[in-house]
Amino acid sequence: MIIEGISQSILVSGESGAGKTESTKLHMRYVAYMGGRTTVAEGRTVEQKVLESNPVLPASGNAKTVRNNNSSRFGKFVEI
Ligand SMILES: Nc1ncnc2c1ncn2[C@@H]1O[C@H](COP(=O)(O)OP(=O)(O)OP(=O)(O)O)[C@@H](O)[C@H]1O
Repeated sequence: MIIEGISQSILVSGESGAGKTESTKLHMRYVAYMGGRTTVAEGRTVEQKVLESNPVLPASGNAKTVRNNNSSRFGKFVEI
């Protein structure tokens, strides 16, 4: 990304309970860390703001299933 200067995509796939959500959070943390360390007025970095958005959808869109106690019952598209 840095060398080419163009946007790239990461596709995270797998069966329920494989770890897509946890893996995506690690991806987001890395990308936000590498590109978003500008301190904002209230003292929170862009990195912190991006990561703080993670619980919003699961709060209403997750459910317990036989494969995963905290299964995302929705698809997710994230653009950073
Ligand atoms: N990298 C990890 N480190 C520790 N635990 C993990 C990791 N990845 C997955 N897990 C464990 O597996 C569980 C299921 O992971 P996750 O919710 O990310 O799966 P998923 O692929 O998003 O499932 P679904 O499609 O049902 O939403 C987590 O609650 C956690 O307990």
